[in-house]
Amino acid sequence: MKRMNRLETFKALTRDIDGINKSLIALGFFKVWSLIFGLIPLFLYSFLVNRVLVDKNMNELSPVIIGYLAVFLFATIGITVSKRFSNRLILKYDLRIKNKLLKKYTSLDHDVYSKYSIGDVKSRIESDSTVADNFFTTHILDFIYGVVYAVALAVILLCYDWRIALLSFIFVPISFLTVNFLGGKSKKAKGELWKLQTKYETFLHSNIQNWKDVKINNLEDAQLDELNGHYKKIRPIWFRSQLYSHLGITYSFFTKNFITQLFIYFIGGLFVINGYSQVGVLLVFISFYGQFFGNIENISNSLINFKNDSVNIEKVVEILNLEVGKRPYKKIDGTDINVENLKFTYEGNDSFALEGISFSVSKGEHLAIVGKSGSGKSTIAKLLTGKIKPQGGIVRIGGIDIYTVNSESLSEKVSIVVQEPVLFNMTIRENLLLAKADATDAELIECCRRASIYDFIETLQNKLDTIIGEKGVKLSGGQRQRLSIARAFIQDRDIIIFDESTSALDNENENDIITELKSLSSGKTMISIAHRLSTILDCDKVMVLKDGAMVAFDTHENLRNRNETYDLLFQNQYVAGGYVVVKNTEDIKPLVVGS
Ligand SMILES: Nc1ncnc2c1ncn2[C@@H]1O[C@H](COP(=O)(O)OP(=O)(O)OP(=O)(O)O)[C@@H](O)[C@H]1O
Repeated sequence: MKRMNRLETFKALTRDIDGINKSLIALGFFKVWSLIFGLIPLFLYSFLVNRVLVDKNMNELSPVIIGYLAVFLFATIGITVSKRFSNRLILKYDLRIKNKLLKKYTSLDHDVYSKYSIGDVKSRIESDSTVADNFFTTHILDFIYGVVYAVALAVILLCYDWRIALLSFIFVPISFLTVNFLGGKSKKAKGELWKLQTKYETFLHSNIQNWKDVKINNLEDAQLDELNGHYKKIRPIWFRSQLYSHLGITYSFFTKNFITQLFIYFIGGLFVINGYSQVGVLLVFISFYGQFFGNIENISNSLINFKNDSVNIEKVVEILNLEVGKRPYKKIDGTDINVENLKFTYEGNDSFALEGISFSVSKGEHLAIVGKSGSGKSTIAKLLTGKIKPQGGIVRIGGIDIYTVNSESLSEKVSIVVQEPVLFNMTIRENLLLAKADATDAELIECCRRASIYDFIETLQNKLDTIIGEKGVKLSGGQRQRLSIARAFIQDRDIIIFDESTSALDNENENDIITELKSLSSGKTMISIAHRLSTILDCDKVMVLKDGAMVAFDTHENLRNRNETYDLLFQNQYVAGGYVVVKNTEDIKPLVVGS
């Protein structure tokens, strides 16, 4: 991809953001103000040296002092006001870009999320807006100011003594080359450091999130060893990156304060001795040159930093440029599901997670999907809800190809209840209302009853208004599942997919909910990814998956004792799962301890 320059990047990052240009003009005005009042002291200094000191004209000392005081006053006003404007501008930009990113992220299709590893939207917006803000302040505002200031100083230097100026400009390319060289080395070290730190932070994050499991499994020492391993790898690279950055600082200090000054003293001295210049001119020149060279260094650093930062900046631009709503909204009327020759491979995997899957589920039917762990059951659920897009094949609901319509069209038709439901740190009521904003209390209570969670809610002090903590942490796994099933009942979609959504329930609760599901199923199409095979006996059809392929699709009666994979699943579960092994499925019952 072609690298974008600053202007192109600026346009891309400020597109459709109103009110930025006006603030930029106001800021530009006060920046020029500060620049002018930053230059005047140099002229006053020149006046002081040449007219007052060299010409021994003490009468002109007081105008110089008054001039200095006036400039100080105006410069302070300029700096204060431009600071206020730049803070306002940056804040305004930060809010607008966050808003734009939020709108973009919430309207993107599901498959974009996995493609761009968007993950946690909140932290993604934070880091993207930081990248954009940083570009705006350092690579636009500071850079432009630095360039304008350096050009103004270069012109003044040339006007002052063009011969010394031209000779001293030799340090400009040297500075650019050196900063470029050290910057390149530092960038490489920082790149390595970033990779190692990302791994370390991921490790730390998962450790903190799962600290209970770490403690329960007595893994503290092993985790500490791993932490030390991360440190050992990070340490040398960190030292290397620090070394280059300190070399840069030392180089800058040395050239600015020693080499360039020595050079100008020497060359200037020769000019003065030979009568081409005067001591006063030289002193003023050195003072101007110090500022000029400082700016040149800032510009070289900014060029390098822009190169380093552009990888992240372009990622943000790419996200902002992503086409939203490419697929149109279309009302899906029918409820039949028709799947033809579905193929899907996860990014980075060599083998298919699913291949050659074809099946149909008619309106009102209940399909169970069974198979060993990793056989592809959840992948089918993700494909049917449009969360991922297949590399081959087609899924039609009500005759409409679901990958040609937007996610809104699909979510009106299909709801999914998953093993680990998404619950928010809000009240039970608010979590339920996410499914249907205008649901009445009577509706909420009815659905909670059907999901066997209402008795529990009744025991809580604040009933439906109880806050359930982050990710529903104040609830048990089974309670979280029942709440999410209640949410699906409230949503009342025509197609409901249950992806191991009763796995954390005890048999009694599971049976209650299954009974509810059955009563609910009239006219609805249901797909259950079964956790316990005892729950699928009444399903109209059973799909048996093995290593991503569909090995059978029939009724339970037809599969039992006839399909090897299905039989094996049955046997394994009822022996390992604490059930008595039976000849006839009607006899399946949990093994009661002590019986
Ligand atoms: N996000 C992912 N990235 C890469 N590979 C994945 C991803 N999700 C699943 N897979 C792989 O795809 C295959 C099918 O996974 P899937 O989750 O559909 O299986 P499953 O039958 O639902 O398993 P389980 O019963 O354990 O939940 C597995 O081999 C799995 O490793």
